[in-house]
Amino acid sequence: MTTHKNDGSEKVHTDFSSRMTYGEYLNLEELLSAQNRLSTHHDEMLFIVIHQVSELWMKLTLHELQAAIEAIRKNHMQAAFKMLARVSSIQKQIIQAWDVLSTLTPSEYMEFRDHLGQASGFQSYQYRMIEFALGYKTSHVLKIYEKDPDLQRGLEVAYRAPSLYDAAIEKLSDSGFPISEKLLDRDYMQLYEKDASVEAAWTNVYKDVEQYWDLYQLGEKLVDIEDSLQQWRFRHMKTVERIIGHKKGTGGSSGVGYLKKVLDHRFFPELWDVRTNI
Ligand code: HEM
Ligand SMILES: N[C@@H](CC(=O)c1ccccc1NC=O)C(=O)O
Repeated sequence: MTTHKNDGSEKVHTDFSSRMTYGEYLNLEELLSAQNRLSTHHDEMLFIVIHQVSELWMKLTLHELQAAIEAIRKNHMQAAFKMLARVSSIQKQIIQAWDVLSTLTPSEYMEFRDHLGQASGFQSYQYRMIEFALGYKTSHVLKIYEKDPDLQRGLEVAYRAPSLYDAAIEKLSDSGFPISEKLLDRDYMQLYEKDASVEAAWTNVYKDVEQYWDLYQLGEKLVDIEDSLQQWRFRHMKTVERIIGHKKGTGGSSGVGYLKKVLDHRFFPELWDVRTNI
């Protein structure tokens, strides 16, 4: 079997023989030998597997989100809806995963927590890429990867690129809604702040669904995704609380207090505010 990289990030296998096995195709030797425990503690395996599974689902989420952004920009709305629906299904899976992790008790976790040093989910590159793809652009995130120029470069590209919400706003404008100029010309690196012209446009869409069926569906897909992301954040916060209480995080934050605060952030604020206007 030969392997090459298609765009510098993803390996593509080309195999013209029919002898390729299941394990070779899925690269299982590598995948299943990547659970390196730092302790001999039985439950560390659960901790590693749950993170690896989450990262794999994040990989697919990003793949779908990036393609959905492109599809919206090309006005391929049905294709975009299909991809966004898949993102929602993935989110349901990773929300459920908290139930599995909740079987880890505080004393079990404390038996291997010290081995983790300063490592923390705070450093999850793919999680930040997803936040960026959804438009949550926070510059402090780039500093996390100062010691890893490759990751920092990847994040910077996503930081400068239009997000899913930027694509949706562009679509509102292309459909004839007056969107404020400063928003259309905006620097995508700026943290998105809610805007009255966007709220007015979504309000009209939600008041006249028959006329704006595509935009209405798009709005609801975005609400599905934000709703699930908030559920994920909430379950993370509560799982952390039941496992480590109010101890400080290994990543240097206050722990549960920090995770509660992150819950205040909204990705698509107007789509929530619109509910009050209808
Ligand atoms: C025993 C299990 C877990 C504990 C105790 C825990 C604890 C924490 C804490 C305290 C933080 C805040 C940053 C810090 O100071 O470290 C954090 C952040 C984070 N964790 Fe976890 N976590 C757990 C499991 C997970 C899992 C399974 C994932 C899935 C990938 C995850 C992903 C994240 C992410 C993405 C952040 C950054 C959140 C943000 O900045 O908004 N964590 N975690
Ligand atoms: N921040 C966690 C440590 C932690 O959860 C973690 C450590 C290494 C790899 C992934 C982790 N998961 C999520 O934050 C803690 O404070 O216990």
